[in-house]
Amino acid sequence: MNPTETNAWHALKAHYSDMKKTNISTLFANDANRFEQFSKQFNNDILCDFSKNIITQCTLKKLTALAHEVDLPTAITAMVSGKKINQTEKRAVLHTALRNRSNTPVMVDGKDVMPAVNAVLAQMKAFCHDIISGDWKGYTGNAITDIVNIGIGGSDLGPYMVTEALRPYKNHLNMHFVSNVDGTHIAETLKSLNPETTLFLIASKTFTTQETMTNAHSARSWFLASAESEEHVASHFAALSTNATAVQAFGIDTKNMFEFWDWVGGRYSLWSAIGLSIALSIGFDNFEELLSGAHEMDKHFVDTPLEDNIPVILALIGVWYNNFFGAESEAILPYDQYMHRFAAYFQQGNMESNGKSVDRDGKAVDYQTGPIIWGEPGTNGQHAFYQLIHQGTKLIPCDFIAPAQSHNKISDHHVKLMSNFFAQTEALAFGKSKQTVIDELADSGMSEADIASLAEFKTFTGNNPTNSILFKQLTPKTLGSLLAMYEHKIFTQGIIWNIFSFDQWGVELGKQLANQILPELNNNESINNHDSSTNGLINTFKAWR
Ligand SMILES: O=P(O)(O)OC[C@H]1O[C@](O)(CO)[C@@H](O)[C@@H]1O
Repeated sequence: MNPTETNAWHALKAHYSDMKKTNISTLFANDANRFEQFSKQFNNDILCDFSKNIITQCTLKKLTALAHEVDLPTAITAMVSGKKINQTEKRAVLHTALRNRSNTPVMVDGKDVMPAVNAVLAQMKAFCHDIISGDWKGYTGNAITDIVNIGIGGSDLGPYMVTEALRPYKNHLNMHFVSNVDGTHIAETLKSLNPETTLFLIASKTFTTQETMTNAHSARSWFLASAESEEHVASHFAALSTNATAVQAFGIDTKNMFEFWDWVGGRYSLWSAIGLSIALSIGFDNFEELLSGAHEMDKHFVDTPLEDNIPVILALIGVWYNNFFGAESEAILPYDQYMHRFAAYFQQGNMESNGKSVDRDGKAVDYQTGPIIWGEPGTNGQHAFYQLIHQGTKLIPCDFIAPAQSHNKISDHHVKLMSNFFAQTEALAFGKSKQTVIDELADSGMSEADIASLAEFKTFTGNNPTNSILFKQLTPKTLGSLLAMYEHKIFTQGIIWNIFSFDQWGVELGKQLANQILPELNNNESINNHDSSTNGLINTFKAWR
């Protein structure tokens, strides 16, 4: 259903005409209980404060009506019950089954997937035990000290982001992540490694991705230059994949293969065998906690009425700015250094999922779909791009995310960090009037005329919307819940925008052309079969290399 043709959309359009003149300051001034009314707690662990948005209860009601009109509840049930909702690839979408700790049957093509999910988890658990305990020996009899995950996109971003976020839970194993086909990435990583004590995890759903296979082959050559015999590959290489044939062809024994399934999307795969690097880094029990946290959020998403459903509310507020206010982007701003890859992770999560311009009926959409996602950890972002958020011409809704308790209680760092967290959303919402600036400058010794002209530049209009997501501490369980919350936000928005969120055809053309161009780079002949720009660039590259 085209969302713009729903009754709710028309109502929201009319409502927007009123709300665009409304100010967050006024909304707070008129309602002493605004925080209580527009915030929700999840499991007494995560507080989501939506109050600093340009919304009223009426806005939320109308947005929720939209979610009902596009039949979001049926769509949620279809996803979690294994319906083939990824229609262009004819696949189910079941990352929720990977963390289905209640173990209820989940059927795909008439078969319960849970026994296979549990079997791979058991295999991962045993492997983690062997590697972490040192029982697993490398080819010279030494224990493994370093793990290198070779993967890209969903086979890298999630494991890397979570491994970094959960560093406080980390054991003695040194973790490395190689993704870029740029030889610098693997070369710099290998420099510090000893082949006798290094384990490579080749992480690729398809096991055909150019970047990953190129890096995997280079790692193998590097390893064999020391180990000499192919039979040693078995104790230093494992594969995380859906493609057993390609794994075997690469030379990895399938007993060192950790399987997952076509119903796991790459960008939703950290919960599967792709998460093996996470489990190795923090131990399997903590990995299970991560799954449990996500499962708790899944239950909330499935069971909670839309009006109280946290991922749904986040999604609807996102739609409100994206489609009615014309916001082009959203910033994700974690005030936690451990979460420094969180925004990058959800860049893929959001933009590969909802960066679509054709609807589920194959028609070009005539409305905006997924926003541009970006962000950096606070406070670094404050000293880089917040100027534009505060005083630029673009509306940038932001999610501020922070833990109440730091893992590193060093002097007053955390209260300083948090004072910035609270100050920024306050400043963004309420701004600073020209009169306040003038009053502040009154005793500066400047002339009245100079004060008046400087005040123009020092005024903050405010009315910049934010969500604040405060949680107790960054634990595996809480992180699992936060990740699932954002995944379900993305899903909800995809349903509203009537697009398929689980395919990614937009990444194919570049891959296809790169495969055509690659052989053209293997000689020094001038080429002229492309447009003049591409010809000119390739020929200059050939002349300069
Ligand atoms: O795990 P694979 O098959 O190597 O794919 C890696 C990534 O490539 C993509 O297919 C496209 O970039 C992503 O969706 C995926 O996460």
